[in-house]
Amino acid sequence: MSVDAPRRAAYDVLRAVAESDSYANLVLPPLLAERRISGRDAAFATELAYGTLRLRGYYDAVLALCATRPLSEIDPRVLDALRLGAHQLLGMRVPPHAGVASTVDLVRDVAGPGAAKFANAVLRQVGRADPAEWDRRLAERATDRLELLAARTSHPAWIVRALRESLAADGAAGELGELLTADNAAPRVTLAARPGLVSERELEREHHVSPFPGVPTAWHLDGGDPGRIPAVRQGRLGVQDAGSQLVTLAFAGAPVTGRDRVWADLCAGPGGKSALLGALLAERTGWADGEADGRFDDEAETDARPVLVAGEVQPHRVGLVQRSVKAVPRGLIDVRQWDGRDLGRDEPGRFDRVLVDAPCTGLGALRRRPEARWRRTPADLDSLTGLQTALLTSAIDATRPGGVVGYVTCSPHLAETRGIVEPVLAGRDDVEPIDAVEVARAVAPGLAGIAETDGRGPFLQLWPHRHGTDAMFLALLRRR
Ligand SMILES: C[S@@+](CC[C@H](N)C(=O)[O-])C[C@H]1O[C@@H](n2cnc3c(N)ncnc32)[C@H](O)[C@@H]1O
Repeated sequence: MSVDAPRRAAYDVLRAVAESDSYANLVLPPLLAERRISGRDAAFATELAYGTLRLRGYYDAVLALCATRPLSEIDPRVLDALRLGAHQLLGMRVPPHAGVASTVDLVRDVAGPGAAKFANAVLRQVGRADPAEWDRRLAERATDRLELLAARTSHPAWIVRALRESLAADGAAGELGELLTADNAAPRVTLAARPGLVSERELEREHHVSPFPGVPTAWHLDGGDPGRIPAVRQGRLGVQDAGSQLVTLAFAGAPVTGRDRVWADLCAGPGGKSALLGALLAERTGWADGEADGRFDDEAETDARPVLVAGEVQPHRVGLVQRSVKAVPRGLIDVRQWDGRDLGRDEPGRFDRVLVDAPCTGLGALRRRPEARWRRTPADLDSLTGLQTALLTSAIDATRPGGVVGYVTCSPHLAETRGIVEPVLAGRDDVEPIDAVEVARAVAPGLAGIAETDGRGPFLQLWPHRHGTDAMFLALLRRR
């Protein structure tokens, strides 16, 4: 084989993403292991695959200026190889001759000598200018400022428009460029120290782990595979974005009146928030392993014992929830398969707290999933928003007066955030907003950028460029 193993691996990942709708972060690690690619070669293949996927929009704009035919008429196998070549030339420190020659070899391998000649001509053009010069040439030809920003920062234009609107609604219209740039920086892995299950002292003894400033349960992993940490394997520590942790802590910290031990997580899979909530509930109620055995059997009161009912619609994801919560003291979490839209009808007014971590476009986590921005389309919103409204309505119905509902998305798109919550609030008189910004600031007073959220409530919108988290949204509602 004339192509080196790391480049071939990156190419195969791009093809798997294009042809079988695979997720790069699920395809690459097993492929590296199977081909015994490790160390610097594995790091090179990873940067090449993820960087190319993330910056595809920018490279396509540059390639369109260099190719003699429209990109839509280029063999997709050749186009993916050209994107890899462009990333080596413009996004990595690969010497130009190596970037061009290795890509031409790859194209010859997968599409024959004619295509290799074409690739050689295109990539030589790409290599003749540096990124600053390409920026200038893109600007020269642009007819629309937003389209230019989209090309430069490698985002689909509809996503740039949606992010601009959401920033404006959050009083931060001027921060669009910073947000788009933050989406292109691969984040460090963040861990959640599940309260009562892992101590600060144990974490301080771990190499490569340091506190994430401001969010009390969050820690950074400074390198390496989280799976090598025993506490992660045991479920006492979980891989979870700091923003996901913060919205969970804020949901659990919002004041309820009266009883506070019967909780539900309506959309639980794969179980990151359920594990954190379960650990919090155990800590708060003093629940320990085995307490279910007998202690509450004689209680006359229904729901005398604490419980977190964690439900998920997809059977295989129900299994993931069970795995995720395995370290939480036994008997506390009741994992179920359900359609969360039915809970309000089946168990009306039962719960003190109900969390809806709604299925959404995921536009707030683009930095974590290199290919996600190219997968989503505006049409996805049509099927999601009806479901989101139904889930929120069910959660409110399942909550008792004085209890709290948390509505969360890992998307800042207004159609999925305020666009869901505001009409539901306007349409019912048995629910009112709680200031989620205030609750979050009490839970995470040291978080970067949290002080500047002053007066922006009642909804909380986190941002990667400002808070160093995914762009999570949180609304807190009190049932009257
Ligand atoms: C954003 S994810 C939840 C993430 C989870 N809370 C965590 O922290 O790990 C949304 C989940 O909702 C599930 N879902 C979709 N429709 C649902 C429904 N009607 N009822 C319950 N769960 C649903 C999806 O399968 C998906 O697992």
